[in-house]
Amino acid sequence: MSFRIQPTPPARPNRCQLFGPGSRTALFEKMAISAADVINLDLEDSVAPGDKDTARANIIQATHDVDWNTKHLSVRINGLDTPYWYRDVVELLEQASDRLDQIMIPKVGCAADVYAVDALVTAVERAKGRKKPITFEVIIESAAGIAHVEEIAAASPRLQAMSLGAADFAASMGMQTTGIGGTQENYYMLQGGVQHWSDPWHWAQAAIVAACRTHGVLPVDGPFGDFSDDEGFRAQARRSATLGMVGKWAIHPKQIALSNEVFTPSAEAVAEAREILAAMEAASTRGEGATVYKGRLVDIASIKQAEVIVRQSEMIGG
Ligand SMILES: CC(C)(COP(=O)(O)OP(=O)(O)OC[C@H]1O[C@@H](n2cnc3c(N)ncnc32)[C@H](O)[C@@H]1OP(=O)(O)O)[C@@H](O)C(=O)NCCC(=O)NCCSC(=O)C[C@H](O)C(=O)O
Ligand SMILES: [Mg+2]
Repeated sequence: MSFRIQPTPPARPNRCQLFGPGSRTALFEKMAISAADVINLDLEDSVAPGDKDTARANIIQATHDVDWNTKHLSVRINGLDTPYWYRDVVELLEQASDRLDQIMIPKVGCAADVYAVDALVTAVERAKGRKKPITFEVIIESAAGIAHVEEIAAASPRLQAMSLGAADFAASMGMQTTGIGGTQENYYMLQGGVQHWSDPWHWAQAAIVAACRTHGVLPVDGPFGDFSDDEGFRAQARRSATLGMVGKWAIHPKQIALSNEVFTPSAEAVAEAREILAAMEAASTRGEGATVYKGRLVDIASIKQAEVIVRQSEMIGG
């Protein structure tokens, strides 16, 4: 461990981020009463070029009219390689209500991309006298994004979360797949004629988790495209949770409960974590730094592991 203390990420639930196109206003109320922790109203890839202006106006109106209750409300702006993004930022910051919490920046490739949006947001906030600073989340979904993931995680104090966008990531990397997340048929090892599937997203997820944990940012798994495949979603989400991610996107309401289920520590896991903490407390009073719990070693590192689970549970009211 470095002498620098690892920063803690924002203490808010981020188990499920529900997406909906800014052009489909009929979905907004449904999104607001859903069980997702974060709402992502989209101006980017789910909105056709001809609908960008209308979608932006719809979203601004919805920040005033819709009761978003306790949701963390985020709007995905268009990428910095488009002619739309600056108007997304300026119009949102000038006209949206204070209910807007966050801006999601897609296809971030380097820290300067975040810096550019930060500069524009800061200028409009000052000009308009906005009281509540807007926070950021970014999507890592390109070769450049993953190559510069650590500098991106450190790019702005506004940054709260970072997601892997599997679809654009696969395209940018030249991966031979049209699948969005999950098992990829051709990514297997062969042993004795038997195929063993591996996880092509794993290395990028691990890089994102490490960058996020270094800089106090929430690491999030992005979309799983096949919303008819509940077990596939669960398996992908469980791998992400095991790696240290705190939540996952839902691109259909079906996926909300699945995501909440996986990223909410189970009662058994929380009970076991509390037992480990109690066992270590008892060990410490005996002057021991290590002890045996259910036949296995637990030591001072186990306290930190157990605390992760207890903290997650307490944050969501468990
Ligand atoms: C995927 C969809 C287009 C499907 O919409 P639809 O055909 O209307 O679905 P259903 O008929 O099955 O809907 C059943 C009911 O659920 C409501 N519904 C549908 N979608 C949503 C939603 N997102 N939020 C809330 N409620 C929703 C329907 O209205 C039905 O309600 P009812 O009639 O009352 O029963 C659609 O789900 C959709 O547009 N999803 C979001 C797409 C999106 O935002 N995509 C962008 C994120 S993914 C991405 O960008 C890739 C990433 O960047 C990367 O690179 O990896
Ligand atoms: Mg994308």
